[in-house]
Amino acid sequence: MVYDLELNSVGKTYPDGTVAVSDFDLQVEKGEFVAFLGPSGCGKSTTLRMIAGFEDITNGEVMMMGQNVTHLPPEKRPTSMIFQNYALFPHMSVRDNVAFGLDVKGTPKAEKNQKVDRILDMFDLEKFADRKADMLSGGQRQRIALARGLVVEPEILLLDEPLGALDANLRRIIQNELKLLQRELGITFIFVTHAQSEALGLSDRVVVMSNGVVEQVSSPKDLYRRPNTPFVADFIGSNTLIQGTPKGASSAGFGLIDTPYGVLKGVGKGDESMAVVPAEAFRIAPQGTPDEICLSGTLSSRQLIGSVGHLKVRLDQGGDDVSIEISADRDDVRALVPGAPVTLGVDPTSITLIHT
Ligand SMILES: Nc1ncnc2c1ncn2[C@@H]1O[C@H](COP(=O)(O)OP(=O)(O)OP(=O)(O)O)[C@@H](O)[C@H]1O
Repeated sequence: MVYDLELNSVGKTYPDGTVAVSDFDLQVEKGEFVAFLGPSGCGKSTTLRMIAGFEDITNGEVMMMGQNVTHLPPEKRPTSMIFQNYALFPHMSVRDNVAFGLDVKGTPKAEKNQKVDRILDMFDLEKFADRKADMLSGGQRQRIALARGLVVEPEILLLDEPLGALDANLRRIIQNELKLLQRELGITFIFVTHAQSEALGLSDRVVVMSNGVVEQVSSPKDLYRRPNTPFVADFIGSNTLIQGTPKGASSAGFGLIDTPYGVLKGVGKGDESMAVVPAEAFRIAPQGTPDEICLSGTLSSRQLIGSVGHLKVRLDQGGDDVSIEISADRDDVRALVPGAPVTLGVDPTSITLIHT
């Protein structure tokens, strides 16, 4: 299979000795929307710049459509990059800003004008074509940056926190536009963000990074349902992490782990030492199916936001605080007050066992 983008053991050590990225492996298919997600300084932008060719790589190789592009300059790669601050030329017109990439490539004038007109039309920017870039709103500048990135018809569009400068409302609107645009054009998008909701809401797959290392590459759903590492379990969603000792597998195929709350069952082999329980997996006062895991504790806080109840329960034996998200439409949930004893049930299929 020929991938649009392939990173093989890519690493970057800056001249001052900072190891920004280590052994980054990734394969991206044509038309995929992939997000790099992780805390500040984890190496997302460095990786994106290495893909674009703005940063030399220290080891490994970058392949695009089966071709080794590791040593090609940015303008020779089938990529286009959009920066957080848009990097527009403020005193140049919208038209000239959009045409910039075509000028760099030496596109003949007639072809250039045709392509620019088409993309300005697509982004509804014709009426601003002669206006200077610094005389436009944030959202309009964002569209120009996108138009400028797409006018060169890249195979892969690289976006470095492209919505970071927008307010929450505009951000949501442009997120939707971006998703529709990507589907329509069928172009591969690599999108860097530190906003979890953005990564999970927009992309087909998410690469979670921490300290220059890839922690997990999964669909948004699997990142929630089946985190692979303690970092991901802590970073994504709202999980309770319970440490224990491995106890092998049950006859029903669950992994077993001995914790301060007794032996818990979960999805795993049984050689793992941590149980991850998502906040929405807990149930209150279960009727007690045979497979259900029961934990008892005391309600420490309760917040009802719309139809969702956010509860905190301190567990009796181990003393851990667990976060719970539960439908607030039930009378028994509404009746709970801090200090009340509660029994929590968890279906073992929603528990993931991981190595620590
Ligand atoms: N030119 C440089 N020289 C030395 N170290 C650098 C350089 N550029 C980045 N770094 C370091 O490399 C690491 C990764 O930085 P990078 O900008 O890739 O992270 P990031 O995940 O994109 O962060 P952010 O979300 O804050 O942009 C950080 O520790 C950073 O300080």
